[in-house]
Amino acid sequence: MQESIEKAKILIESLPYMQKFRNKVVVIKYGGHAMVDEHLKRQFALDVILLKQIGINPVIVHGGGPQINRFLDRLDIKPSYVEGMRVTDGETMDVVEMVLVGKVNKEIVGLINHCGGKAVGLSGRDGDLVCARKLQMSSRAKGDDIKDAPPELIDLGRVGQVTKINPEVLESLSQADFIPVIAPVGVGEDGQAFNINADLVAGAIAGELAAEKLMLLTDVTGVKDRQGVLIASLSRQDIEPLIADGTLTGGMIPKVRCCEAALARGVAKTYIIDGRVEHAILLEMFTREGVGTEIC
Ligand SMILES: Nc1ncnc2c1ncn2[C@@H]1O[C@H](COP(=O)(O)OP(=O)(O)O)[C@@H](O)[C@H]1O
Ligand SMILES: CC(=O)N[C@@H](CCC(=O)OP(=O)(O)O)C(=O)O
Repeated sequence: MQESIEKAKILIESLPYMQKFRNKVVVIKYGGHAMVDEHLKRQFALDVILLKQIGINPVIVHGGGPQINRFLDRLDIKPSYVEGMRVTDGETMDVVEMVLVGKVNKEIVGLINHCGGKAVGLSGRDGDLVCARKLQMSSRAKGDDIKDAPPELIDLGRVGQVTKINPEVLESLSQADFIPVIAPVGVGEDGQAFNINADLVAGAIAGELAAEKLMLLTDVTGVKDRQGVLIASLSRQDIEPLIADGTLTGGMIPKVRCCEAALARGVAKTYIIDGRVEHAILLEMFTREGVGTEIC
């Protein structure tokens, strides 16, 4: 009996959050590194279904970097990255789209539906949801700041940056009570595919939908300082100095930058959280303590 009473108390603790977030959009980025095992993937699917069931609108954007790398390895292609972005030639682009859209997306959709939800898979090419152009990255962004020399452009191939989000397809799905699951492949003006970092797609969609929350699920406890200690809260002004001094590297750079951009576009709260923790989404949404790093 006592155990049941404790469960009821936990439900009551989450009541104010349920009321606050009802009818709000929450964009959840499910990183490839957080898709650890079948048990955790199922917990993720159940969390998302529960949000939908209580009237919150989850929009899922997934990654799949490690899954792409496993496939490239089979083809003997070595991946290379600049600031967390995969250098993507034509052959790599084919693999990226095949793995993200054909495999990872369908697995997540299948899992949510199997667990009792109603999910629909999309890529950014569907309904021109994510329009993109070639990403222009200057060598200065990489730290090659040699005196007064003009920065050179680094060619990352088919890597895109988001130019526009067309949310109509998401609105239709939401009206029909579907949970959208989006692969981070964008469409260029020429109709060709662009490979876009999933964090950046999630941030852009969260901004366009003026989401209540943007949550990035990854494989670390959150943003850590140089001593490896978790930073519970990070302000926008802290981000560039932490990149410049090397505290934030690799895949963490697009994450913090997309949180920064989403906040600038009116997203209320952004979080980087540990997707390896069971029910990380529910802990973040419905408990006082929360988990991971809040970027505000
Ligand atoms: N300061 C930092 N705090 C935490 N993680 C960091 C930091 N700097 C770099 N990282 C790296 O960022 C990684 C997360 O980015 P990424 O590998 O792209 O994950 P995902 O696949 O979830 O998008 C972590 O595994 C960690 O190695
Ligand atoms: C341009 C670029 O880097 N695109 C990413 C897209 C997938 C992704 O972002 O996956 P994670 O979230 O699991 O890292 C890539 O090719 O790996």
